[in-house]
Amino acid sequence: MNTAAIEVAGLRKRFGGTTALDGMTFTVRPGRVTGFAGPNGAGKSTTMRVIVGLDAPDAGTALVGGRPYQSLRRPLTHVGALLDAAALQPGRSARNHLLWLAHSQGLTASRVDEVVAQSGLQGAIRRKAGGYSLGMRQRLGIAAALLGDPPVLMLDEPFNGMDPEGIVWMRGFLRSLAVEGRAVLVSSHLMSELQDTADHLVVIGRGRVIADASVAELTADASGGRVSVRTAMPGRAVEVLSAAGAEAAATGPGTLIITGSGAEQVAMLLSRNAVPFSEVSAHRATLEEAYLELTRDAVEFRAAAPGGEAR
Ligand SMILES: Nc1ncnc2c1ncn2[C@@H]1O[C@H](COP(=O)(O)OP(=O)(O)OP(=O)(O)O)[C@@H](O)[C@H]1O
Repeated sequence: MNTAAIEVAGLRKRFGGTTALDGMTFTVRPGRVTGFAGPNGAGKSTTMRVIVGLDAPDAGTALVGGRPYQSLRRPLTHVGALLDAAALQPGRSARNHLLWLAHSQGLTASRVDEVVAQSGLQGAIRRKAGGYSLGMRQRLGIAAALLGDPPVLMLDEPFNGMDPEGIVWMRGFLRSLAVEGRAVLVSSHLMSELQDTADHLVVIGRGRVIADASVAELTADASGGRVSVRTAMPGRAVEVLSAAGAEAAATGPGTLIITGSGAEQVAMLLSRNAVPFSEVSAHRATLEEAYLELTRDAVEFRAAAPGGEAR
């Protein structure tokens, strides 16, 4: 169960003068959702395209279930990929699109009905795919990726264009695929989408891996021993804590983040000085904070801050 479902090693790829992949190396394991994150242009789509043989790397290897994609017979039964939800024949009904794909791989029409039900498209399946919203196209892409009941799924920005209800559905759906034992690689540049979905995160920047760790490890590292405080007297709390040598910074109305002192010490100082508080707890960084810290130096395009220079 612990073998690598996708294994990418030393991938390099240039497009003219642009280095898209610069030694990309990571593995994706079964039974978990692996988030694949990085700033615009980091190389997420190119890596995924190389894995399924749509782009040829200049160097390095990409294996699915231990074999190069090109050597797989009936590849849809090995790996399902959603790479570009817009790539559809607009005049064809969604059902015919899936039937055509199924027949090309020796799969039955009843399998089409199963994946249509799984992806929640029953009501719209006879409509022309050209009239689908982006969210519906994502569902259709998921249905297509699932056709061959593959042990490996690779989805490029599947949350893109989905409404809040669709995002909640997608999160639960990706989790259920991992619980079934499948390896799920899902790219996104919105950490909020991955926060409650991914078990593991591969963060990339400028064509290479910056971090490859569990979501729990990444957020614990970014938490950095800080303490969150909620108080009706933030000014007084800052005074008391600063006098004791801790650093206190306001993060919102009535909320502070403290560095340089543990939670127990902070609670004791506030109590002793009669500063009321409703919460003192170890700060738990969001995945977004962890991600921003990791990718600070790897952002290719960053808007200039108002009145300042791009960092
Ligand atoms: N066919 C191509 N021709 C030229 N340059 C390309 C091509 N495909 C990708 N690139 C370049 O390679 C780099 C990596 O692009 P890629 O699409 O893989 O990044 P990404 O992480 O998926 O970005 P995004 O989050 O914006 O989708 C970028 O600089 C991009 O402009």
